[in-house]
Amino acid sequence: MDFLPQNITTYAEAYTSPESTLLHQLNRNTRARVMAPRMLSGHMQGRLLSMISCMIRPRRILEIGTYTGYSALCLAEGLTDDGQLITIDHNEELEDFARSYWRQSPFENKINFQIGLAADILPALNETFDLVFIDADKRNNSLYFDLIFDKLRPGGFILADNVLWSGKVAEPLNPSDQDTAAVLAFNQKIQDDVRVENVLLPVRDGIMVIRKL
Ligand SMILES: C[S@@+](CC[C@H](N)C(=O)[O-])C[C@H]1O[C@@H](n2cnc3c(N)ncnc32)[C@H](O)[C@@H]1O
Repeated sequence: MDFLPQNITTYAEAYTSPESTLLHQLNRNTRARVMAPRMLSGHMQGRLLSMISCMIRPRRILEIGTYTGYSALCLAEGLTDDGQLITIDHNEELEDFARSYWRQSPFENKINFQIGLAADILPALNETFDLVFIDADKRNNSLYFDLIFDKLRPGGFILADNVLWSGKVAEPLNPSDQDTAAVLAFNQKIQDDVRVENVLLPVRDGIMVIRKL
C-alpha cells in the first residue's frame, strides 16, 4: 500500500540514491522467481536501512526475517570492518538464492545465516547487538522485542517493519483480525516502554525506530 500520492513516491524515489546493480538484480529476480515479492524491502526502504546502518556503524547487526537477503545486504553496508550481521529465517528454501547474491557482494563473509524459528534461535545468541531489524512474522514482534532487549547495548537501535500494516492500525479493528491486533499491541507496548525512545516513520508500510536508553 502506498501512503503517499504516487507522484510524490515517484519523486522521492527519483531523488534517492539508486540501488546498486546487484541489489537491482536481486530485487528484480525476487519479483520474477520467488513467492510474495512484496516482502522485500525494496529500493527506498533499502536505502534508508543502509543510511541508518551507515550512521550507526554497527559492529553487530541482528536481522529477524531474511527472505531473499535484500535487507541484509543493505544493512551490511554500514558494518565496521570487523562487523558481522546475523540473519535468521525458517525458510531454508531461500538460502541458495540469498547466498548467490551475498557471494557477489563485499559482505559474504560478514553475513551469518541461521536457519530456524527465530524464537528458538534468539535465546541462544551470545552477542551484544548495536542494531536489530525485526521483519518476520508480525504476531511475534513483541516476543522478539523481549527476547533481544537485554542483548541490545544501551544506545542501540531496533527497527521494526510493517508497523502501519497497510494502514489497518488506524482503522476500526475487526475482532477476527489477529495480525492487526498484534501490530497494534506491539506499537502500544513500545510507546509505553520507558526504557526506550521511539519514532514511527511512515515510510512504505511503517518502520518503528526504537532507541534503547
Ligand atoms: C518480510 S520477509 C523479510 C524481508 C527481508 N527482511 C527484506 O526486507 O528483504 C519475512 C521473512 O520472515 C520469515 N519468517 C516468518 N516467520 C518466521 C519465524 N517464526 N522464524 C524465522 N523466520 C520467519 C519468512 O520466511 C520470511 O522470509
